[in-house]
Amino acid sequence: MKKVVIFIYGAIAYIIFLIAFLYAIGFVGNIYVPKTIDSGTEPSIMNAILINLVLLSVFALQHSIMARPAFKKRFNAIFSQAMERSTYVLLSSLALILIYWQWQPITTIVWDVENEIGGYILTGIFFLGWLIVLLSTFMINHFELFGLAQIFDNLKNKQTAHPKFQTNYLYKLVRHPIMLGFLIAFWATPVMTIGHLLFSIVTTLYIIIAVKYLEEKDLKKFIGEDYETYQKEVPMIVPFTKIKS
Ligand SMILES: C[S@@+](CC[C@H](N)C(=O)[O-])C[C@H]1O[C@@H](n2cnc3c(N)ncnc32)[C@H](O)[C@@H]1O
Repeated sequence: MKKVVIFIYGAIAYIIFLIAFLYAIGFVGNIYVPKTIDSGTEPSIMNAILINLVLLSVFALQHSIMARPAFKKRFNAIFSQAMERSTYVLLSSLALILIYWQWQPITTIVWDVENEIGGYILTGIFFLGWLIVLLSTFMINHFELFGLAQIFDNLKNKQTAHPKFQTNYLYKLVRHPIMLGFLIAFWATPVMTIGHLLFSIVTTLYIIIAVKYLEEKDLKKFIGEDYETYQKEVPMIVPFTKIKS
């Protein structure tokens, strides 16, 4: 019975993640969804910056703290290990929904590509970014990354294996294609407002810090020498650059 409850919990967490992920495309791209990065009533610029920084910090803290091995160990000592990834996915999605809900627009325009073809190209690059994110999750292990493998294996009394260390496909081009996809999607826009720019700058800084000082530190500890060789051979986020770390 407990395993079925955990399964339902994980399935609900995944559905909420899917909704939050799809909403993110509309939110950042100012398309399809009711509340976007540039819509809503505009408060004073200082209030908007302050509230938006708090919202992004909530996401960054949740995301970074819950991804650390020490946190996972504590979680698993109290709850079923099968719930750990789903809980991470659920709380990340809720933090995203909080951003969509409370984000304060600052609509002063930084750039506006009026050329129609230029606009289409940037929109195309924007969607390409999201596609890179989605495809890269499958290159690691989409179902493990979002907790589905764990809740399925738990039903079958099986321990979920760690995803294989991936160095092929997009992971041959850069060490962090998922983050590369996000960066492309956040920056490629025909119309950049101050609010969107704030979002892009803060998320870019967060991604670089989190990847370099948190995720790679854990990966080096977990994978060892093979990861260090990988760092020497493959650029971190920008393809074809010589800067490896
Ligand atoms: C949200 S994913 C982001 C992965 C990577 N930073 C990226 O941008 O593609 C985070 C998980 O991916 C795992 N991971 C990172 N690089 C990996 C690789 N080359 N092969 C397998 N798993 C990896 C990390 O251990 C972590 O559990």
